[in-house]
Amino acid sequence: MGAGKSSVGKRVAKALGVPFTDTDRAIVREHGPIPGIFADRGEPEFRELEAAAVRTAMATGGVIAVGGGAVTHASTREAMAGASIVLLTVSPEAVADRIAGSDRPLLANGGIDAWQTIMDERAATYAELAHAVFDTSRRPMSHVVDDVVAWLRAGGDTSTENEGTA
Ligand SMILES: Nc1ncnc2c1ncn2[C@@H]1O[C@H](COP(=O)(O)OP(=O)(O)O)[C@@H](O)[C@H]1O
Ligand SMILES: O=C(O)C1=C[C@@H](OP(=O)(O)O)[C@@H](O)[C@H](O)C1
Ligand SMILES: [Mg+2]
Repeated sequence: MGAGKSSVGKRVAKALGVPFTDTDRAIVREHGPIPGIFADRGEPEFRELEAAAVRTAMATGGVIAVGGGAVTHASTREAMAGASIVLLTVSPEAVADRIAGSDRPLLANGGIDAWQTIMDERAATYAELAHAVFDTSRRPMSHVVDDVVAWLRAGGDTSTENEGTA
């Protein structure tokens, strides 16, 4: 949440001339705003919708920005098999402004403290799945985009773990 997946992903896809899917946007288009889905149907149902959105996006190909919680769901992790997975990181100091006023339901009552707790819970899963890691805390978005594009153009190697440099 707030690392830059949606904004960086869109620009990476444009630079490469390939399709782009933001799975959150796809879910909103079909099912309405995310806070409403969490409130009316609960997080487990959101994760099912997200898994389906990731499957559809994988069939389309190109660049896919998932929500930060997507990889907490086993069937979503399975759907991502074969993809070159880029992890974008951000420090709490840098993310505070980015998430201020956010409507992300998991941050509704806890702000930056909730963000930190969630990141700590997910850190091991993120590290395990990532094929490359880029930190976005103190770099202009265009530089992050250039780094990701360069890594993908070099093959986006899924066989070597965490090859990217932050
Ligand atoms: N490298 C960056 N430097 C500064 N702001 C950024 C950077 N990357 C993203 N942002 C900003 O952070 C906010 C959250 O980005 P977003 O793409 O929605 O992240 P995510 O999809 O990972 O939650 C947006 O307002 C975006 O413009
Ligand atoms: O981390 C999460 O559980 C979530 C992250 C959000 O996406 P971003 O990571 O793009 O903010 C969105 O999918 C939803 O609010 C849940
Ligand atoms: Mg996003």
